[in-house]
Order: sequence, then C-alpha cells, then structure tokens
Amino acid sequence: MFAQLGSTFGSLFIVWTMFQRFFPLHLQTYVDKYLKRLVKFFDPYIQIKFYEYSSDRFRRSEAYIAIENYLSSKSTEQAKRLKGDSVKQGQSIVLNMDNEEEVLDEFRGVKLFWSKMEALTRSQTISYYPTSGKMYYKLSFHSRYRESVTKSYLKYILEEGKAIGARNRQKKLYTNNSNDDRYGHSRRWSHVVFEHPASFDTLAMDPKKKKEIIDDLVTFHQSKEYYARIGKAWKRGYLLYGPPGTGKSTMIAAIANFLNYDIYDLELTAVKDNTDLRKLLIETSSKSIIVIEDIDCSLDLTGQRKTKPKKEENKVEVCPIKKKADEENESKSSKDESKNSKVTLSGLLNFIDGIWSASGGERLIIFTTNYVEKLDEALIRRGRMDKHIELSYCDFEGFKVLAKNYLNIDSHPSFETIGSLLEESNITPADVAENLMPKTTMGDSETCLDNLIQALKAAKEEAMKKKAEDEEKLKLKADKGLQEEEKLGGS
Ligand SMILES: Nc1ncnc2c1ncn2[C@@H]1O[C@H](COP(=O)(O)OP(=O)(O)OP(=O)(O)O)[C@@H](O)[C@H]1O
Repeated sequence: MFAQLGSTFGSLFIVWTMFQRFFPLHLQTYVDKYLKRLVKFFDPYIQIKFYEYSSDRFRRSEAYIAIENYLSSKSTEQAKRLKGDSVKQGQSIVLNMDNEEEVLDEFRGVKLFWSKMEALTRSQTISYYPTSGKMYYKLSFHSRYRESVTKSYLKYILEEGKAIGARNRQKKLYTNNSNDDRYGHSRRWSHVVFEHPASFDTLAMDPKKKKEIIDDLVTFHQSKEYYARIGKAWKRGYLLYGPPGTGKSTMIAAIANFLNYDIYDLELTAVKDNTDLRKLLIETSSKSIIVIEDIDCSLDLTGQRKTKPKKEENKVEVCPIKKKADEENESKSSKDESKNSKVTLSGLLNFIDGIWSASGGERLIIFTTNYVEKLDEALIRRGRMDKHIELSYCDFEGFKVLAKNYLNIDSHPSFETIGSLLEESNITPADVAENLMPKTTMGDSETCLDNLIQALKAAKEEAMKKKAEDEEKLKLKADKGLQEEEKLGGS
C-alpha cells in the first residue's frame, strides 16, 4: 500500500515538475515544499542530480556533458521544447531538451525519467520570471532498481555520451579573458570554432623532419598507458623556433587538425599572476594544445610580466589564428598595462611541471619564439620542452609543397632556376607563398613563378650586400684592433 501511495505521490510530483512553471513563483515554492515532504515520506523513487558545474565552479562537469549528448536523440523524439546547436563546421544541428522538459529512457526494462532543471540563485528567487541559474539534469527511477542504475546504467550513459561527444566534436580555439561571467562562473577562456585548413600535407618543410614530427605525435597520442605506467603526466612539450613567417603558427594549426585537439592560445600578458595562470590551466580540457606564442616577448626572465612589443611591420600574410589572437591581445595588453600583476618564470615552470598540467592529461604544450637564444635554459630543457623544432627559410623541398598548394603544379622549367636561387638567398615560406599567390583572377602559374624569381633575385642581392657590409665591418674592427695593439706596443 505504501509503495502504491508513494508511487502515486511520485507520479504527482513528476506531473507537478512538468507544470509548475505555469504557476507564480511563491505558489511554486509553497507547493514544492509540502509536496516534497509527502513524497519523501512515501516516495519509492530515487533522484540523482547532475549539475553543469562542479563545486569548484571551474569546469563544466564531464557527467553533465555526457548526459546532454546521450539525451540529445531522445530529446529530439520526445521533448516539445528543444534547443538547437550546430556542430562540425555548421553541417548539422544537434537538438537538446529545453529547461523543464522531461524525457523517458529505458534500460534493461527499467524506466528512467530525465528532466532538465534550473536551480534559482538567491537573488533570482524574488523574480517571477527567472532568467538563468544553475543548470542540472535530474534522474528519477524506482528504488528497486537502485543497484542496476547506479552500477550499470550510469556507466553506460557516460560511455555512450562521451562517444557521441567525440563524434560531434568541433575543434575550438580558446583565448584567455581575465573576468568571471555575471553568475560568478569562471569564464576565463572564450572560444570560437577552429576551422583552419592547414595540414601536414600543405606544410612546407623538409619531408624527413615532417615525418619525424608526425611519428612523435602519433606515439604521444597512443601512449596513455605508457605514461600511466611510468607515472608521468600525459603531456609533451614542443618548442617551435625560427624567423617570422616560417610556419610556426601554421604548424600548430596542422597539429591540431592532425590530432583533432582544441587549441588554447594563452596570452601571458593578459594573465594577472601565477594563481591566475593555475586557474586557467585547470580549466583547459584534455585533448588540447596549450600555446604560448613569442614566449620571449611574454615573460621577462627576472620574473616580471611584460607587455608584448608591437611586431615589426611585416609584409607576410599572417596566419589567421595568429591574426585573431594578435588583434585581441593588442587590445587586452593595452587595457592591462595599468595592472600591477605578474607571472614569474617559476610560476610558468610550475605550470608546465606541476600537478596542474596532469589534470585530465593528453595535452601538448607549445612555445614559439623567433629568438631561441634568448630563452632561459630551465624553460626549454628536455623534459619540459621535449622536442625542439626549427622552422627555417624556404628550401627547394618546401618550395615544391608551396607550388603544389598555390599553383597545383609538380614541375615546371623554372623550377631549376628557383632551386639554385633558393640556395643563395634567405626567403621565408611566407614570402614564397605571397609571390605564388595569383594577384588577379587572371593570374597564371607563369606570372607567379616569374614574380618569385624576381623576389629571389632581390633577396639574393640583398644577402650579398649584407654579406659585403658584414665583411667590411669585420675588417674595420680588425684594423682598429691592430692600431690599438700598435699604440700599446709603441707606448
Ligand atoms: N612552412 C610553411 N608552410 C606553408 N605555409 C607557410 C609556411 N610558413 C609560412 N607559411 C605561410 O605564411 C603565413 C604566415 O606564417 P606563420 O604565421 O605560420 O609564420 P610564423 O612562423 O608563425 O610567424 P611569426 O613568427 O611571425 O608568428 C601562413 O599563413 C602561411 O600561409
């Protein structure tokens, strides 16, 4: 009889949760209070809540995200009010139940009731029409299935939800902000969908070096158990160095596409202090690349925060990730200049080594610099930056990749001339790419290759002029030294 009564009250309560939104808030609170008491007394139903944010408020709960993914198809079939979101380059729309909707699931003959709810914050309870609070999914089921649900069903939906999430996954490019959102949730990262087309196929660099990097990435990606066995955090550090326009940012994009990882573009000059840095790191998800570009400009080795100097005016086309980040950061740095805050070298080293980088695992940390010689040994020693990759001026192999990318050609009579000119001049892949890009819709390969030959000749001339100037300077220095020696000898 008690079970029957409980079941009736339980059903009544479920019906109430569905319709309570049609009543004024003070009535909702009143009915809720007494109905809950009755239900508690007789109710054979068990409830489990899954909040969107864990108690630390730093991260969206993995369980919540998995449940959201899992319930998506059921919501599409059952819920009357849905929310839509596009995934995978905007090619498809995923639907999810709206707040206060309910869907039914069945697992091995057990009926499970899911509802999406919003817990009102204190300040919002005075309003009749609340706007937004703490979101959660609520699962209700009969107590006789407690074991089956807690032991098997929850495990099942977590796995299913994660698999669905992986299938729908869009890569994201995150940039750091300094403030929390208006509900006090930490929103230190904001993101856009990452759709850069770079790949290792389109990257101009020595094929042997390229293969070595790809092999390293594959090994890392497949080494979860290995890292667990040796007791190390599942992370790997890459240092990319070389002159501007040699493809450092492009390589990061190619790595993200290759591994299907998100990118966290960390602008150190917008980080308040070491604590802020740790918080930012905690919020990064696994399967991600944490990038600090131009590390030499971001951190002073005495530990003071630096304001990034404006980049030299450069004729190269800037990689889109970098351009966006640069634009955002320039405005951020100017806003932050007044703040009295700093990230220190030791804070950064802790960030790389510490337990913070272990939470979640599967992370690449990439630093880029144009001036590797300026960096502190401690920062780039193996173990921290496991792989040092030099990106350099364009050679013939690199040129062939770019000719294929931009002109779709594998050979041409001009290739020989270009090959020998490349050996005699220092020209970046960005400059080569710029010349190979047709300037008008009528532009043909012939014109582009001619443009490149002219640019290479100019670069060669400049290189020769510089060499002559350097030699002259050296000679002058040597003569001066000789004169001084003679003077000293005379006296
Ligand atoms: N190795 C390369 N392979 C293919 N394209 C390249 C390469 N290097 C440069 N490019 C082209 O030049 C543009 C600028 O390159 P990128 O921003 O990757 O250089 P960078 O080394 O990161 O420069 P900086 O040091 O100024 O940040 C890219 O958008 C790309 O079109």
